[in-house]
Formats: sequence, C-alpha cells, structure tokens
Amino acid sequence: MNIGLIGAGAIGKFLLDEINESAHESLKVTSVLVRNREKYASLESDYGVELFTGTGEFLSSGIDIVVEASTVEAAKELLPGIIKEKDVLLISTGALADEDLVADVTRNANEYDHALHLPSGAIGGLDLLQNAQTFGKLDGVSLETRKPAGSLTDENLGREKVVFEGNAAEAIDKYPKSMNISIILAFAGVGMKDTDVTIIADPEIDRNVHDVKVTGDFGEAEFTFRNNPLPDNPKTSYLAALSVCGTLERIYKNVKIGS
Ligand SMILES: NC(=O)C1=CN([C@@H]2O[C@H](COP(=O)(O)OP(=O)(O)OC[C@H]3O[C@@H](n4cnc5c(N)ncnc54)[C@H](O)[C@@H]3O)[C@@H](O)[C@H]2O)C=CC1
Ligand SMILES: O=C([O-])CC(=O)C(=O)O
Repeated sequence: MNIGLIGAGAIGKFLLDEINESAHESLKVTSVLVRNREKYASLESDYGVELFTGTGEFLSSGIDIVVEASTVEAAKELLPGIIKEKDVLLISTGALADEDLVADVTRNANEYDHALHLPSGAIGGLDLLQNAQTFGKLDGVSLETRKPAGSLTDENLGREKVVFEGNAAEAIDKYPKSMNISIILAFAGVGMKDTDVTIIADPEIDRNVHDVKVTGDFGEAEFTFRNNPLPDNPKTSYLAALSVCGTLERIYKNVKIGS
C-alpha cells in the first residue's frame, strides 16, 4: 500500500521511521505533502519519498491512501476534497467538531466510495463505547485530561490547575493541538455536547494522562492512559503515533480483532 502523508512533524516522522525504515513489507510512505519544500528536502534522500507542495500532484502520485498528520486547520481545509479522490486516515480528529464539514465529508465519502479511517489516537476503548451505544444505551461519558503544565499554559504554575471544564466541542475549540481525543471519544459515544471534559495543567508530571469514564446499561468502565510523549512534540502521545501505524497495518486484514 503506497501511503501519501500530509505533515512531516512528530507523528509524520514517526511513521516514516517506523514504516519506511523497518520491515513493513506491505506499507510504504511514497509521497509527502508539505508547505515548505526546502525545509523538508532531506526527507527525499533519507526515506526515498517524493515531496509535493500541490495537493493535485500529491493525489495523482500513485498513492493508495492519504494519512493526515498535520493540524486541525489543515485537515478541515483538505479533507472534503481529498476524500473524493482517496481513502483517508485522519489523526487531527478535532476537525470533525465542525458538523457541516462532517456532513460534507460523509456525503463525499459515500458518493465517491472512499473510506475515512479514524484511529483511536492517544486513548483506547472506543470499541466498547460503540458497542454499548449502537444497540444499548450510554448514560454518560467523561474525559479528564492531565498534561504537563507547559503543554497547556504559559503560566508558571506552582501546583496543578484546572484550566478547562466544559464539553468536547468547547475543549477542541480552546485546545486544537491537545484535545483531538475529546472529539473521537464523542464520535464513538454520546456526541460532542454530552461528552464532559476537564483539563488539568500539572507542573509535576511528564506524561499525558487521560482518564475516561463510561456508564450505560452495559455497566461501567474506566480507562486510564498514562502516555509517554513523543520526543519531537511532547504535546503528542507516543500512543497516538502507534494508533496511526496500527490502523494502517489492520485496514486490509481479513481477520478483524475487537472491531
Ligand atoms: N487524535 C489524537 O489522539 C491525537 C491527534 N494529534 C494531532 O495530530 C496532528 C499531528 O500531530 P504532531 O505530528 O504531533 O504535530 P506536529 O506539530 O509535530 O506536526 C504537524 C506538521 O504538519 C505540518 N503542516 C501544518 N499544516 C500543513 C499543511 N497544510 N500541509 C502540510 N503540512 C502541514 C507542520 O508544518 C508540521 O510539520 C495534530 O493535529 C495533532 O493535534 C496529536 C495527538 C493525539
Ligand atoms: O496526544 C495526546 O495525549 C492527546 C492530544 O494531544 C490530542 O488529543 O490532541
């Protein structure tokens, strides 16, 4: 599967290292869409990829799937058009907080018969939420995110501080680089307005900790993810990058586990 990558930051670079430098025979990043060709020129020789600055040429470069690993803003701009041409894996899931965009993307995906893959990112347990919601009923879903203070605020905090309380839609609006998980959680569960979110800036930790609580007619579940950060971008959890690779690896397998 030839992969076209949008964004060569922390997750994009992880993908290049993991997929092009190791033995994933069926996967290869062949094209990378960047904004500044000079800045990323070394990727061509380092990873054997071709760089593009134009979306049209990027999409016609023989790729089978597009992996988005850029920003919520870029995802919102590019996704409605790209889904007409290719299957897409989107990690900036915060883009889907825009309901008009979701309607557009869904219509285009159906009309052009392309899939939109949404990895679980820096959390897990989305299979449970979907199962519990599809034929049963969820009563409540909450997310408490605790990140190193410097990831969330410029304030010099001496102790932990609750910097946000609200719903998932408000959380991604205020923290577009840090709360994509609130939107994928909302999508799998009770929606953006009913997913409760608390964000804590903690000067004492060096991991991204996400605590998800779910109640419904199935019973109760609680998941705590204590995620190591990616060295290239401490805001982003290592697990988020793994979820992109894992989703790609599983897409075309005939045996599906926990799906
Ligand atoms: N769903 C989830 O659980 C998680 C999602 N994320 C999101 O994943 C995305 C990638 O994360 P990182 O790699 O850590 O970010 P990063 O900031 O390290 O890298 C993003 C890269 O995208 C590039 N970029 C921005 N706009 C672009 C455009 N229009 N075209 C091409 N390239 C563009 C930037 O120059 C940068 O190199 C971010 O949106 C982040 O918020 C991050 C962590 C968890
Ligand atoms: O990586 C994480 O821990 C969560 C994150 O940044 C996001 O959801 O945007």
